[in-house]
Amino acid sequence: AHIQHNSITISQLGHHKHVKSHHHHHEFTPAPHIVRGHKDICSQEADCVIPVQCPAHVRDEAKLHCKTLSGRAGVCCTTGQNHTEFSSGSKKSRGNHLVNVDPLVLGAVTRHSRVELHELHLREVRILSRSRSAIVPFGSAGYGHFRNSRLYSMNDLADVMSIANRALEIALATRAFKNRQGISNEQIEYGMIQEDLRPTPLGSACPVPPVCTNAHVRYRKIDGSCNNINNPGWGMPLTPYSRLLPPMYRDGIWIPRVSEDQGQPLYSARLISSTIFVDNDVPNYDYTLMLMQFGQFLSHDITQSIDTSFANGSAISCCTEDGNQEIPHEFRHYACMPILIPPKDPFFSKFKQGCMNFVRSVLAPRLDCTLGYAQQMNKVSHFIDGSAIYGSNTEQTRDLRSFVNGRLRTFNDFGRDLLPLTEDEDACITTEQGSACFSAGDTRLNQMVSLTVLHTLFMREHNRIANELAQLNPYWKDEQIFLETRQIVTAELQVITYNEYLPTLLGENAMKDFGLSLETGDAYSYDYDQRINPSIINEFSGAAFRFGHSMVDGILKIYGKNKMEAAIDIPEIMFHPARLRKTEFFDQVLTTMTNDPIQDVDNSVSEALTKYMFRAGNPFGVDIASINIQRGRDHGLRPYNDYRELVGQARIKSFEEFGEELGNKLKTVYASVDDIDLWVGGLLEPKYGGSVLGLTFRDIVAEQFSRLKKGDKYFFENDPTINPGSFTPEQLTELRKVSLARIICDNRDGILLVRQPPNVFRKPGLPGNEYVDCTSPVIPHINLMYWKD
Ligand code: HEM
Ligand SMILES: [Ca+2]
Repeated sequence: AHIQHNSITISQLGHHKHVKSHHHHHEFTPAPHIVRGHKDICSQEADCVIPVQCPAHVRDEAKLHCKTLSGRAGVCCTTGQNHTEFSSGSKKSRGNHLVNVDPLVLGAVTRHSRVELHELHLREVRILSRSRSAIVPFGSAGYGHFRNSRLYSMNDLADVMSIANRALEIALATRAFKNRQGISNEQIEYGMIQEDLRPTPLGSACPVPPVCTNAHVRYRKIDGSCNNINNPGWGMPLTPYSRLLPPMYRDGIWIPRVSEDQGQPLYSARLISSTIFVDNDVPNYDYTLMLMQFGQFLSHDITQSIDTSFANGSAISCCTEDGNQEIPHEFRHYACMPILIPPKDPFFSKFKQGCMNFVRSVLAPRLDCTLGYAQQMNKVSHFIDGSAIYGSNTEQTRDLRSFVNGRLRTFNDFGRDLLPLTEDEDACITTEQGSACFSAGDTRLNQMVSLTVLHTLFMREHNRIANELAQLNPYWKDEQIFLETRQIVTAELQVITYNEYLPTLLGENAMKDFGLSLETGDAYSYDYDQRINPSIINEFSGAAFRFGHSMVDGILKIYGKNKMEAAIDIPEIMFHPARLRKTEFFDQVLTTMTNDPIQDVDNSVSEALTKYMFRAGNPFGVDIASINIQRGRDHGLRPYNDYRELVGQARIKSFEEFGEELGNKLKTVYASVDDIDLWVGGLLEPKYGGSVLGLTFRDIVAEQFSRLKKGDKYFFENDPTINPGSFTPEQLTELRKVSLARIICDNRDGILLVRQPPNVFRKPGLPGNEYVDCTSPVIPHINLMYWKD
């Protein structure tokens, strides 16, 4: 084999440097030509599936087109749904051969990567001790951004760091191995090095699989382990995201991609943001702000990536103290990937800002522990399991529980139950007298006051149910009440997600095509498929589900009895939820969420998020659009066109396909149509069918929620042979009545909020969604009598 003697050193990690020999074009078969009316043309081993379920690189060369059950155009897929890695049965994939691993080479590579890792740590210490600008200044917007990956405790930090370091060691070893053996980027992308590292010298870097003593435990584990008995680590916190397509890295491993044009660096994420995204007020009255706010709450249940930090947990700065420029490579942390702000920036130039901090996400080793491209870590349990309410590890859960009658701890503020105050002094922008900063299962809860409201709502719902169960079953002890209540609240979350939220967001067609609808009445579901990995998809968390940022309204309106009382700029309430202590505020926010319209999903993102996010009293903040674009590159997300093709759309050939105006703008910030970032392209697509989203985002989101349902043994409606914690048919009937409107009605303060539309995600007042009184049977209650022992 041809041995490449290139020398990408670790100091070059994380910045774009064009190395010609590394650039290659990714060939994909042309967009599908749809053949209609052939229902069973697929061969025996192949299933006819929706294109997104059968990634392009594993599709047959001579791709067969078919129709899915619902009549949509599909592809014959030999690898089965949800198999993004190439099929392990065959030894070849598109002319690429499996790589043999020589133990001697592996030994050398291991030593090499250990030394490199050690040097990195020494450098870290040096940077931290020498430079004043090594750490992000407290009180800056950059510090606010860093709070989004704040860890719960020193234990938590130690766990994340140790796993992240081991993953980095494997990535470094992969690079050394690739260079020695002359392996191609494609071989890495297709996962062609399958050697199990566990019995090798690198084995100490491998994750230790959880021990599952009993397959029939009634309650899901707090950390999501042992859900799938054959793959007990699937869905656990601190494990890697899965992917729809292999990543695109310049070196195939971890260095961010470059332009498909001539391998030059991509344009600055901030230039793209300031060119493409505007702040137009485009309300969409068909949907309420709850579609935005519940979306964020739900996303925090299933995904959180963590910015790399110094070993002591402090925030890495990649920009000089004045924010004027980036810190030179030699003097900055290896995880730095700062966003360069062009000198002519329409906003940040006013403040002489030339650099926006950005630090790359931490990695996690593959569960099967092989060499390969870097994989980012999901900090929280991947399942929809209420982890944002209860925490993703036992330490967090213990701190949140009162250990009395199954209840969660609360902060009783003049007779009202608010979330317990946090002891973390850094969690909010101020801890002054009379202010408040809360704690819950997810560390981002104080980021946005309406998010804090939802956390409070579900904490109250837990305690409401726990109280009822304790009365019904006086002999139950704290532990049993807690676990039963958590199981009910988790089911409620799933019912709201699949019965109300997703149909509103994705439309009925997607519900049908992806099998997302719940059963009805007292029926059990048999959709569970133990081959399906429920893990969060990197393209989902890194791009598609960030569509929500376009829905945010920069102004939170607060209504009194008859008129608007206040219009709050949302940067004012970011990591500053003190207003919740005002007696009427909780109900007022809920009223606004269930009445006011969302902002449409398009190329408009509020200035509150693109100029002032986390400003915390400063004249400027940070830009979520730039950060999303940069994060996509950090995570190796392929360009938008590849995902168009994945979902069965033709690739874009010219910028004008986005219309003349946008096309002209896009041209100035992308050298090739094949460079467009997924988050950008996905947002610019026209709405598809009955969805608020374009087709590409719709299908990625739908596929994710399909995996979360079919790959979760404990999904609430699974039958007793599948789900050891199954509900009785009578209980299922009750649970399916749940709505977010009912939960709001049952847990409001009741001063201002007395009526609700039955579906809080859709425009209130329309036929079928008229306001009713909270006591009305149109918003049914669940009858907990069926939980009496
Ligand atoms: C309410 C205002 C919101 C603010 C201020 C906000 C802010 C942020 C920030 C700072 C990040 C981390 C970005 C990074 O470093 O990569 C983030 C991530 C994310 N946001 Fe939002 N967001 C908001 C609303 C939403 C909504 C409505 C949704 C979805 C419906 C959403 C979905 C996501 C997702 C999926 C991520 C990635 C999470 C991860 O895996 O780390 N956000 N958001
Ligand atoms: Ca979770």
